[in-house]
Amino acid sequence: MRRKLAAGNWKMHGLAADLDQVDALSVAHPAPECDILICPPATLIARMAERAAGSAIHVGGQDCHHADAGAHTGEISAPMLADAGATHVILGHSERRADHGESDALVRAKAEAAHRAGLTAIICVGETETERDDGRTLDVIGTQLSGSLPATARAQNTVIAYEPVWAIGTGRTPSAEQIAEVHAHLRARLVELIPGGDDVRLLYGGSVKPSNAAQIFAIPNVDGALVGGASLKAADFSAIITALENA
Ligand SMILES: O=C(CO)COP(=O)(O)O
Repeated sequence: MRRKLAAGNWKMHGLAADLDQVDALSVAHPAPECDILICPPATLIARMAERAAGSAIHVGGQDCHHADAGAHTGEISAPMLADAGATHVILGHSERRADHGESDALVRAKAEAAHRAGLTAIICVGETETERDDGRTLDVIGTQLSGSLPATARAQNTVIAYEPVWAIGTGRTPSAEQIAEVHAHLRARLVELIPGGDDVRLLYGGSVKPSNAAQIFAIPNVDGALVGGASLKAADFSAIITALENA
């Protein structure tokens, strides 16, 4: 049985005052039926981990460097995230693939670094609108998955998030059939690629909101969500968590 996961990606949002969201969520979900994760900007990780101590809320990073330490100004390593209290790290988000030219090989090296540090890697894949229009979605996603997944990947340390680039922050979502098709493809590839691939959790991400969460969570092979905008307000994220608990 795969335990469900509601993950919030705050992206480049959040100041100290926003840590109150953690209190609201821990009060609303003292013993949740799913895992809850928030990935705030790096500046808030340590303080959020302190605030979340004793609650069911896990804290994660949004990226890490592939080296454990070194002369890399401005970068943050996986051991640093773990040291700050993070348990997870998002890797290969399409915003990093696009804005920082991250390749599958780099994402794989980062995932290896995350695993060395004892972190769970949430590896993101997703097609652009042009790739979908060209009928290349499954090819693109299959290539990203096999290229980004390290040999160290197991169900205990790896989560895959399917985030269609065209659905991120747009209010548009794929149809249930489209999500089901991609998640079934990811599941089949994971079973081929790693031992215990059937137990790896598959998240959907892209314009998940309280109003569409229950429909999305009813789709086969959807084990949770990676939520952007709607994770910034505790009330919205809480409604999504409740939908996941009830799925
Ligand atoms: O990119 C996302 C999460 O990583 C999705 O963002 P939105 O939920 O804002 O569309």
